[in-house]
Amino acid sequence: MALTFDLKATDGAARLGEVGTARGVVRTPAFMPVGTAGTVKGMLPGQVRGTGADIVLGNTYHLMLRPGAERVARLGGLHRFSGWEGPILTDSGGFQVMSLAGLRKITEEGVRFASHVDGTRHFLSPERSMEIQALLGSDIAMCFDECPALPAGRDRIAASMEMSMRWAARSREAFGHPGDRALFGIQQGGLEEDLRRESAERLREIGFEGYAVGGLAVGEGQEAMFGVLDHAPAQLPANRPRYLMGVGKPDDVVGAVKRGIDMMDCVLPTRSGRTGQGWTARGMVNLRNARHRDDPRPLEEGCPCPACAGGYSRAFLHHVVRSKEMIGGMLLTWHNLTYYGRLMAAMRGAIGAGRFADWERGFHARRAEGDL
Ligand SMILES: CNc1nc2cc3c(=O)[nH]c(N)nc3c(CCN)c2[nH]1
Ligand SMILES: [Zn+2]
Repeated sequence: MALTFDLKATDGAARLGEVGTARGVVRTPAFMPVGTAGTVKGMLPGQVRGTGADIVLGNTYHLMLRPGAERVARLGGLHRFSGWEGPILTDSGGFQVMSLAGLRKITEEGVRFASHVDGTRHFLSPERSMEIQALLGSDIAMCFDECPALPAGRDRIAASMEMSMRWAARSREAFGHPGDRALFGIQQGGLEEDLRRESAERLREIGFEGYAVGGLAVGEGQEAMFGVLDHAPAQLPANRPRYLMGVGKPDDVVGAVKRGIDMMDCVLPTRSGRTGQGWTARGMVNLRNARHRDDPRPLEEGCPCPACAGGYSRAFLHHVVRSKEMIGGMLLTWHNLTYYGRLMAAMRGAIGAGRFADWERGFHARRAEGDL
């Protein structure tokens, strides 16, 4: 079945919806835990599901390097390989090549690069990226694009956006229209409203099952990002999912939903969990901080996760984080994904009840600044 999007309610620019994929439904607004190389680090698939996640993200770049896309296909595809049977979205590799690979050479045809794993030479193009994503068998694939680092001059942003649009057309051509998998286009254009409008119109002409706002969360800062989100989502088709790539901290996520974004992904909850950071309704708690070493309280009152509801204290979390025990990163990852899952569920409830503005005021009121 082709990907469906059921827009159930709106509250201001915020939207409540459901994305239907061949592998199940994604309740939006949705946060996608990042399972870069076929695993959400430190979590079993059932545990990820238990945090409320309907969909996870995988990466073309990492999986093509190790264990290899053809190998994953021979072993039954990424769902079976990773044990996650729900919807999977794969990114196309363009962004990761720019942020991870060495010795890059970019031409109109594609990108040649050296693997950050073992230095071997590889090549990615719209065609090869679509082939890899098909071999992985993801439910939602992303166009092969270039995400320019900010700050960048307008000419550079324009040239990069135009190449990404040519690559979007080639991605669509190579991907085709398989019934059970979808392809999302990625809007570029930096912070420039007119370039973003041009990009959106080009993507609409080509035609995709969903549309991502790309080129953000690359150092521009929250104010500039929100400035783009004040106009970019509305430039994209209203009857299709809108995915903001690489976002973000809890207050970024809330601000993006407020501005009409339906899907997001970010490594923050998982990566910061491994470094001892716990995200809560009152803000971020750094469990490495010595002031927690005698604190008998749970990390977050009322949180149902094993770190909070399993009888553990902040003192214990501080201890296992400081002593680099595996359980430290596991528990904080589990907590952070639980927090993000509850945040998304709370926003879906608020939008459905037409009280998002009131809920947002409460969200900000509960948050103290800095480490708690
Ligand atoms: C962390 N910030 C961030 N910005 C992104 C932009 C793109 C972007 O413009 N294009 C693609 N393909 N991916 C992006 C990603 C990776 C998302 N998992 C981004 N991540
Ligand atoms: Zn918790």
